[in-house]
Amino acid sequence: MIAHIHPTLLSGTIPAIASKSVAHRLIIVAALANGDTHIKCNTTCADIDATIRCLTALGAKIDAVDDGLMVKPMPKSVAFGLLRALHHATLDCGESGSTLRFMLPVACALGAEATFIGSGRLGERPLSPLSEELIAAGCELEGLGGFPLKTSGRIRPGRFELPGDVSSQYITGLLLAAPLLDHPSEIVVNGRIESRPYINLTIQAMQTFGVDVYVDRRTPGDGTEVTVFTTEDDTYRTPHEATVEGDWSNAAFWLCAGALGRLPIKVDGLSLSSAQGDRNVLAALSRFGARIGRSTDAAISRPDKLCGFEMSAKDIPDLVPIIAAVASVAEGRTVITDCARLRIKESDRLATVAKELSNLGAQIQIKRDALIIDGVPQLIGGTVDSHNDHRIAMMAAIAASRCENDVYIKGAEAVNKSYPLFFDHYQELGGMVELTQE
Ligand SMILES: O=C(O)C1=C[C@@H](OP(=O)(O)O)[C@@H](O)[C@H](O)C1
Ligand SMILES: C=C(OP(=O)(O)O)C(=O)O
Repeated sequence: MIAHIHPTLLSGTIPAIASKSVAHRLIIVAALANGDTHIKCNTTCADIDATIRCLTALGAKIDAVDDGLMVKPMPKSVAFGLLRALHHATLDCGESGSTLRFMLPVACALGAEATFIGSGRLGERPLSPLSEELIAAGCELEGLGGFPLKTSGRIRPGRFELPGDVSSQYITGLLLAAPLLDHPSEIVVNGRIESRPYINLTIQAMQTFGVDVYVDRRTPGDGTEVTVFTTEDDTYRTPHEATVEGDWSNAAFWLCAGALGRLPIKVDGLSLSSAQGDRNVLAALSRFGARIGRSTDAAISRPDKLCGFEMSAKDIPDLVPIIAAVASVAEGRTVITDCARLRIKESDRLATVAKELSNLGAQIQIKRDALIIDGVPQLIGGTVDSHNDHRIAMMAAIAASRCENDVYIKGAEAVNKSYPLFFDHYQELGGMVELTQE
């Protein structure tokens, strides 16, 4: 699909969609719990659907209800590791890295005999050293490095060791799986944990279902850091109802558009005290010079003179594309450091952010793991490719609001991965977009 955008400044109010990260976690623990859970979730997307599909393949029953989902957990026989004897499940993760990296340890902890499949770039995205840890703990993984990926056997409880700088999704996956094992387990993470707020979201979801995680961070004094997460062998106990809060990662696109416009943009339905790291989009916009407003459940951004600054992407990788778009028209230089993990997202996002913003007229270069952006007063416009990456398509659509000429986004359907309503909301905020088949 091509999105043809005629540049206009966006303004108005939009409701936040449901947080994809929170939804994955709550739906997974609900499917592993001791009773039914009503999950209030105002929207869905391809990635959340992938997690639902995988859990359904393992025997959970998940039905759409008016305001979200009703999750009936997997039968006890599955949760006690008898799935193997029952049937062989196929788990289609679509393009969702979270789904694969959360469900693989869960399937291994259940002792499921399962085949994982997926699409897009997912098969190329790393699973190592999570996969080695699962094998060392007693699972067989066949077909690593692509799909189909088959798992059999059941992991033993004990000590799992991971580095902190590849993907926090590995740590989340093992945390979600650990209570399913017969004895307490320890997840030892070496080095500073990047994307750390996502682990807090995991711990929060587990706590909502009655399981505590103990965290011990040790800094021996030689500059190293080790964090030990300890979980009991425990039962996820349903709270009967749980709510998926608003998504800061996607709200960030509108809040940045507000800073780039003439009139404010307000996003309703966001928790200002959320554990989502991407809530820091507000801090980033303040540092650019935009004016930020906060109320109990909404955030507002207003335009002002924007100036570049230096920031680290260690804990907020998903904000980089849209922050880079703002930086493209902020006065002076913006440097975004610690972007290495962007290379292993839906596209090589370090390359695609630089390439596609350059196509629109931005001055942007990659230096090692950093993006260096020298702001220009206005972008030019032209044709960009989403590289099948939702955040690149949405970045280009927001950057288009500050282009002189029309913008054509190829592969615009990529937004369905996290935000199928994106172009509807774009129009609601005054954007002029025409969608046509390629
Ligand atoms: O746990 C999660 O929900 C996520 C963790 C992050 O990945 P990494 O930890 O691999 O950076 C983030 O980029 C991804 O979109 C969602
Ligand atoms: C990287 C992302 O998701 P995932 O890793 O779950 O595919 C994302 O949503 O930007």
